[in-house]
Amino acid sequence: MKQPLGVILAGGQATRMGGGDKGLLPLKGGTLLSSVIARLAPQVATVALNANGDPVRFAHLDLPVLPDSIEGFVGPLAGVLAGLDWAAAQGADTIVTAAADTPFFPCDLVPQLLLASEGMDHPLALAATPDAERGKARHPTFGIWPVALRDDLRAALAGGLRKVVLWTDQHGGRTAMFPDEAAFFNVNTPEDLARAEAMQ
Ligand SMILES: Nc1nc2c(ncn2[C@@H]2O[C@H](COP(=O)(O)OP(=O)(O)OP(=O)(O)O)[C@@H](O)[C@H]2O)c(=O)[nH]1
Repeated sequence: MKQPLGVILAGGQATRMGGGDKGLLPLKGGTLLSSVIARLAPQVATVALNANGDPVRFAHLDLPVLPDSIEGFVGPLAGVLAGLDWAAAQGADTIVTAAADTPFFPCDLVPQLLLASEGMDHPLALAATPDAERGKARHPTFGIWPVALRDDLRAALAGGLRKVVLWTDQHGGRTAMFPDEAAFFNVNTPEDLARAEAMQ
């Protein structure tokens, strides 16, 4: 199988941060996005950014910027669909997504997702970490997604589906377990950003 393409999910409204682009916030001498790019790029064939609005604000990153093809803010599945449409145009089979607000995700994200989805006709898996109450907590913005299911996803979104795990469960999606919950620490508020600055 060909190496997955990488898609960074940077859509959304960042209401808890007071609006704007969380990815462009400063972190450890760079930005949240530069941390995410540095982690994802070595694991995939090439990287694109899913974000809405004027792409000029990301010009310095020199990445393709993919807007949602669905009107309104309908959640991360819209970004996954934008990524799959882009990957189809590149002749790719799969994408791996990572969220722009999660700067410390595992450096073995892609190999573990590939392992978890081994043998599937259409590789589909989400990252997960151990959870005391539920056994595991899935991280719906970190996954491997097959281009072959993009029209199914488009139809599901048009029909009102918004919940990522509902769609992945419907398609036999698997999970890749990662031991460290802290790796998926995501920045939603100014307090989270201060905490991320102090981490690692
Ligand atoms: N493409 C796309 N991505 C989204 C959308 N809403 C959220 N996301 C992405 O989904 C992930 C989780 O986002 P959230 O933290 O739940 O939402 P947010 O808009 O970033 O922030 P809040 O408004 O504070 O909830 C992030 O990677 C976002 O970029 C959307 O409408 N479109």
